[in-house]
Amino acid sequence: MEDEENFEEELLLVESELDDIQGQIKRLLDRQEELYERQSQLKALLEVSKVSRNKSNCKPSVTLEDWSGSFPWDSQADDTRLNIFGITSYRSNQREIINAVMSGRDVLVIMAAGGGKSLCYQLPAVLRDGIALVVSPLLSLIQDQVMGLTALGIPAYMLTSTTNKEVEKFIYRALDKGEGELKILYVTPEKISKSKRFMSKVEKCHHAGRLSLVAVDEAHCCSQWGHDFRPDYKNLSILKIQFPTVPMIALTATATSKVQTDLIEMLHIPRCVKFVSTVNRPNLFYKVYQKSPVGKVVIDEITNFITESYPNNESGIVYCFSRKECEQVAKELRDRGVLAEHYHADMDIVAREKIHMRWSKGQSQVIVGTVAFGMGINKPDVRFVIHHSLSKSMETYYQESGRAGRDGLPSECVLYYRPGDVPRQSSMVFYENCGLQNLYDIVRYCQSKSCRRGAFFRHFGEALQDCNGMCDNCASSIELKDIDATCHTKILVSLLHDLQLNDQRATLLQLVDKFKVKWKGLGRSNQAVDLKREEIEQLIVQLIVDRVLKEEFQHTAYSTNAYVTLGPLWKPALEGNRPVKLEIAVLGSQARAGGGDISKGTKRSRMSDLEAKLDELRRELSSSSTGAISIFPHAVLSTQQISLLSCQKPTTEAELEKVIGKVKTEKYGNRIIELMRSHIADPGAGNGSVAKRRPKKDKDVVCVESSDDE
Ligand SMILES: Nc1ncnc2c1ncn2[C@@H]1O[C@H](COP(=O)(O)OP(=O)(O)OP(=O)(O)O)[C@@H](O)[C@H]1O
Repeated sequence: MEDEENFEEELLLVESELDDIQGQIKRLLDRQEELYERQSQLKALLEVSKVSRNKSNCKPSVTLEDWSGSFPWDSQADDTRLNIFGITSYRSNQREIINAVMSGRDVLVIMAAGGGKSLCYQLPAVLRDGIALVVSPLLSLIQDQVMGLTALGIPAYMLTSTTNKEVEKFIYRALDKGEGELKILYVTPEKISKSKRFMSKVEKCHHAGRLSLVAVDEAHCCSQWGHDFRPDYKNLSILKIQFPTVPMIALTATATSKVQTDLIEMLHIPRCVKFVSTVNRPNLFYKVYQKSPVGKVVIDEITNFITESYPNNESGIVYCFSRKECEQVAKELRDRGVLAEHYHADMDIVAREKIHMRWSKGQSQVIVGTVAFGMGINKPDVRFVIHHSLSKSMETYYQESGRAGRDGLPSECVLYYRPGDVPRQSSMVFYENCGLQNLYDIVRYCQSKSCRRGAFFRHFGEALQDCNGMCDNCASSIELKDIDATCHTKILVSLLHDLQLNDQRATLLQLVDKFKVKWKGLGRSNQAVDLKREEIEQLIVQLIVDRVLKEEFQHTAYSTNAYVTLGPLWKPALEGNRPVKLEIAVLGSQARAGGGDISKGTKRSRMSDLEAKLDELRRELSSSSTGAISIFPHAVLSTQQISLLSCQKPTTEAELEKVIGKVKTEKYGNRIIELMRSHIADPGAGNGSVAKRRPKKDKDVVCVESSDDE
């Protein structure tokens, strides 16, 4: 009896402390969110302040090393750039990086895909006396680079498992005795960690003062916090220890500040000069489509997207979750007439090479690959990258989608998302370091209705930049509605609480079913808004990401199952003390389900006459408006905006502003109003179809259908 009282007393104490902790966790999470936001703002303010200080010629308070000034090798470097590499001018940061390496400093380069990282070590390698050692993770990457350099007349070689004995002898003689001509030597990290013979030859080369520099390409592979950790990269720490006086340049396209710190430490380059270029890829249009639960519908949508938007065999990649899925998707695309081939790690290397080669030469249009189709893809004119399934992190998505548009021309990155795909990914990544945290970041990106580009800036800790309407959320005029989901959340939490008491659990789909039964049971007494099945799924995933719920995993003989259970913040949610809002796109939810409506693929035959004219106008404006690069037509006017314009027919600036906003009205208002007025004066011109007119105040998307469709 006394024992029981003691237990009860302690239980009360524990529960009250748990309550307290939940409150603290919530406060900390809110604060973390605020700090991230402020971090971005401060970085932007700092940038603006630096620019204005430079403009007013004030002396900086801190003297930074100036790598853009004059250096003794300037004219030789310019000559090599132009006459050997055939490059007329440097891109942003290239000259500064080259100067830092030439000055003997260790350098860390973070430069977006296609930014021109290779020149940053290849040019100093040509200029400096001796042999440059380049570590690169993939054979295919190395082969490409060596072929390219040889074609330029630069003596470059690789020492890998595929190198023949003659060449190997030549390389060893060059390292050992300085015989023959060798300027750049590529190896894989395994060579450094596993071949004592090789390392002793490099040691000799160094002692003779003939090791000119060490470059570590794809340096993010050093960090286990990065998206592509390679254990052999860990052993590269030996390079700086053995060759402390040789400048090291580490290069990667992406590295969060955590990854940067990690790789600086691992490579032993604490005093390196850092060059961080923006992660922004202004030519990429990011969009997320709501993914149908029916597999065939998704394939139909992808097929339509490709055939309508890229009818001239423009190259693309479709990323899939598993090997099986990637074979199936490729087959179904072929069945629908798309020239697609699959690529994954289970295939033998010769077959993979052939497929890669056919795609590179334009003999096939699409590679349907797993993550294995990754580094080393340097085809510059990839016009679209489609993710058939969710990526496992923001970094992976940035890298994979970043294979589009390396030539700087407009390209599209589409991700098909449905909350039901989350458990599939989470059960694969939960055992990885920060695996779930990384996954939930990309889930946030998919569920968000704000700027997609902004999400990348925040993720990589960079100051916000203008998206210029180059993502679906910024380009479209989707109306958003905040639904109060506090009551729905309470029901979900109480269902899980009951299950927990009975030692039971539920998967995401089972939880949705249970919720629907419970909801129905509440009948008319329930005042809250009815949610569709996808919206309930969206809410559950949002609650997981917000830590009200959490995922738990159980291994079976064949797979790992993911269950939804109560998370650290379940109690305030159950008590209704934590208002929950679910953001729903009023127009977008319908539009996106159709897949591709925001894209160029909208069928003109489905358009009213006025819509067709507006479509012509947006294409014209997109190719002439912004000077440096042409922008996507839907960044000028989204499909929804065209529909609304054709319904409401605004003829004054004030009316127009209500449909397309102030910025676009300022930019394109005159032309649109001119078109509206002329159409009203002569509505019968063209094919004679007339859009159904709605009262101006009615912004309902139903009016997008033109009368000739009905
Ligand atoms: N200054 C320049 N002017 C014009 N073209 C350049 C310049 N620098 C590099 N390039 C070209 O840009 C393309 C991309 O360069 P590179 O392969 O070095 O990019 P990267 O930064 O290594 O990209 P990734 O991370 O995707 O491999 C190459 O075709 C290269 O020749």
